[in-house]
Amino acid sequence: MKMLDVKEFGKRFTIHHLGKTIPAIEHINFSLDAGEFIGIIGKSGSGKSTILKSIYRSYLPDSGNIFYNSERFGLVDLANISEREMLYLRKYEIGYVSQFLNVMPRTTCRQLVINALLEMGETEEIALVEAEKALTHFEMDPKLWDSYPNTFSGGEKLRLNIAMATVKNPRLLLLDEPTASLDQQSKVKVREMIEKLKNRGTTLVGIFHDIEFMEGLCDKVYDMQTREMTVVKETVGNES
Ligand SMILES: Nc1ncnc2c1ncn2[C@@H]1O[C@H](COP(=O)(O)OP(=O)(O)OP(=O)(O)O)[C@@H](O)[C@H]1O
Repeated sequence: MKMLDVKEFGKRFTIHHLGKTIPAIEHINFSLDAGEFIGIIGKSGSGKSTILKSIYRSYLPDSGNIFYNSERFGLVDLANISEREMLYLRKYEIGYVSQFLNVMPRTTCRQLVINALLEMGETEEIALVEAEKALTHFEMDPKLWDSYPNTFSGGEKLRLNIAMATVKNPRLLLLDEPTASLDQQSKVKVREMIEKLKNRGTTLVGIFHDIEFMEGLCDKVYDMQTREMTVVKETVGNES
């Protein structure tokens, strides 16, 4: 059975001050099996983030369906699922990583990662150890562990986001430009993390600015321009 099946998905935005509704995207169709990694490519403004945000239900889809094969609820349509069920899925099954950090204020970096684990029902002891492991893995300077992340640089915020999402070992992970503001060394860490998650059987949907970064990682590529999905055997995007 498919893990994720996006069918005739579309999203419009109402621009209130202009009194206009504009279609951001329509007729999006792609699917992936459990454990697969799909990369979404397309030019700026083509709607890549809108798809990810709609899967995570930060945006409410306007048309079509987003079927997800949930461990807890079985097959659900993320376009129509209840708010309570969606909150459960965000807590236990679906992770989302972007460049932007949206977290509880006045909570330290370390505590945010610990909280992500406590939410999943881990004990305090395990949460503390796992949080430190994750922060170390993503090379977060220990001097920052007990600071509030509002003053962190873009790359530090991103690494914290990745640590918070991956410690939960989600079944489906959505990656919205997870390497955008990172240096080469940190990008390699993200790549290692993706490989590790793939080996654990995590299903991934990712947007990457840097298409070379996806080489050998993605199983499929969905092109926003052609609306076609390509099964990638070994390498991606050498033509550019
Ligand atoms: N909340 C919103 N309100 C109004 N318009 C929006 C909103 N979010 C996205 N859009 C519009 O929808 C279109 C798609 O945006 P989206 O961010 O999904 O594109 P993208 O392909 O991810 O772009 P980029 O590669 O530049 O991040 C754009 O025209 C954008 O202006």
